[in-house]
Amino acid sequence: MTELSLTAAVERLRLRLDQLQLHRPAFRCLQLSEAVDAPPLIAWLAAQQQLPKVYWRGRRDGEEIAAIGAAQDLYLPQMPSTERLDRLYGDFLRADNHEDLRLYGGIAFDPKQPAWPEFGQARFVLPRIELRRQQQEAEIRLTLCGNAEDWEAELAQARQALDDLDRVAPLPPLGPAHVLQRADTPQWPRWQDLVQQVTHPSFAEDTPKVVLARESKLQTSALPNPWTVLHAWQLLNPGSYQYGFQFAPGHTFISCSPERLYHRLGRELSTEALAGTTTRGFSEAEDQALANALLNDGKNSHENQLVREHIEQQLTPLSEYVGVEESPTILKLNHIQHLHRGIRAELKAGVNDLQLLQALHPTPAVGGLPRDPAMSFIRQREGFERGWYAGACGYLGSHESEFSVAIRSARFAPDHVTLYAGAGIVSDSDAEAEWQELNNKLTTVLGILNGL
Ligand SMILES: C=C(O[C@@H]1C=C(C(=O)O)C=C[C@H]1O)C(=O)O
Ligand SMILES: [Mg+2]
Repeated sequence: MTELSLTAAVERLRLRLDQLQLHRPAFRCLQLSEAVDAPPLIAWLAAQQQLPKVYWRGRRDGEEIAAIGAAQDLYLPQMPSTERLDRLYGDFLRADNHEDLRLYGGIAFDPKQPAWPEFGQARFVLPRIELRRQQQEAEIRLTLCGNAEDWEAELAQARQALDDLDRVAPLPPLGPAHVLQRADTPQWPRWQDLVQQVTHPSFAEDTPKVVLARESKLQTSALPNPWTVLHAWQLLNPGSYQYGFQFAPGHTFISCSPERLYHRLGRELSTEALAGTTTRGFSEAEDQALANALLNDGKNSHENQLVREHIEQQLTPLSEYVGVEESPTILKLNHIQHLHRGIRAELKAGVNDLQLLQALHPTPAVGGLPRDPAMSFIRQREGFERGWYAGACGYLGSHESEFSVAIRSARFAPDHVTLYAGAGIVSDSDAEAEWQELNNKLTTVLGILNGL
């Protein structure tokens, strides 16, 4: 395919819609695509008026996606029964669907906590218009989806979505968005108390890990544009996943997360245990010394080991084979470094993403171990609603799917921004060191919001 300018590609899609008017296709979903010389995707997305908006970028210069509108919007304000989920999942990813169709979205941390209204317990969209870039190659995709009787309406809506596209413009500048006020939940005294409860020998004996988190609600002098913040964040942590979802005006969730929940290509699964944290050094020598200390630290190794064991256990019944890196390595971010262990599996035939999500989410990197008592401790004591923080965000496709754990994330509401940070509490955790770990995890995004 020769590359067209975005305007020319959109014109071509219009002509192809006219042709479709004459030949009604037999299938339920249909995708038209054109190779395109795409503009910077985040800037393009920020300039659009149509909702929902989705941005996704894989780790280490992975695929980049910006998408708007919805050919399907699967919004689950409450988590349905497993049977209903099975049915929904089957309907959306039926074998007769195009292999390249993707549902982008996320699921909340805990289906038993009240959902964030705009995001629900889970929300996935099949975008109306999607720009996908892989290295230098980009495409625009237009999706139509519905039953035979919806065909005319679907064509009209697809045309309208093309007509409503806005021109790309530079990202709005960050501006002097200084943080004026900050309210933390829990606050330091309560944190001390919670860490003490989790590390108490009689509790830790049955529940060796609980990941406790804090929300920080910020009032800023001017509300920054979430896409500008995400862009600044991605420049500082290019090795992390970068994504954002906006389903309603004024409500956006963004994340720059180092953590993969899983990537699946056919039956090949790749996941990881990411847990255990230290800061970066000011010099190379100090940085290396901190990394070595992290690799040799008992508490941090324990945090990572518990995640690794759990993932291995959960994957075993679903897999022909599971392989784990025996020794952790260091994953370096802008302000912190983590312990990381890669995990691979070959899935048994017929294992689907719904089973994988149920098996893996939430991992003890963000929940705890065992899962149920750790989750109910968090639900009852932490004191705020996690919503999509520590949830799973990504895309579902029939051949390929990928999810990231939604940490290092921020929720933008019409008049404030909320940041989240958590730390794995194990028996030998120290409340003050873990509190400091929370602050370290916020350094990068707070710097951006303070215009540093
Ligand atoms: C829970 C978070 O991070 C998790 C906790 C870590 C830890 O305690 O060492 C490290 C990475 C993540 O698995 C977070 O950033 O909010
Ligand atoms: Mg930790």
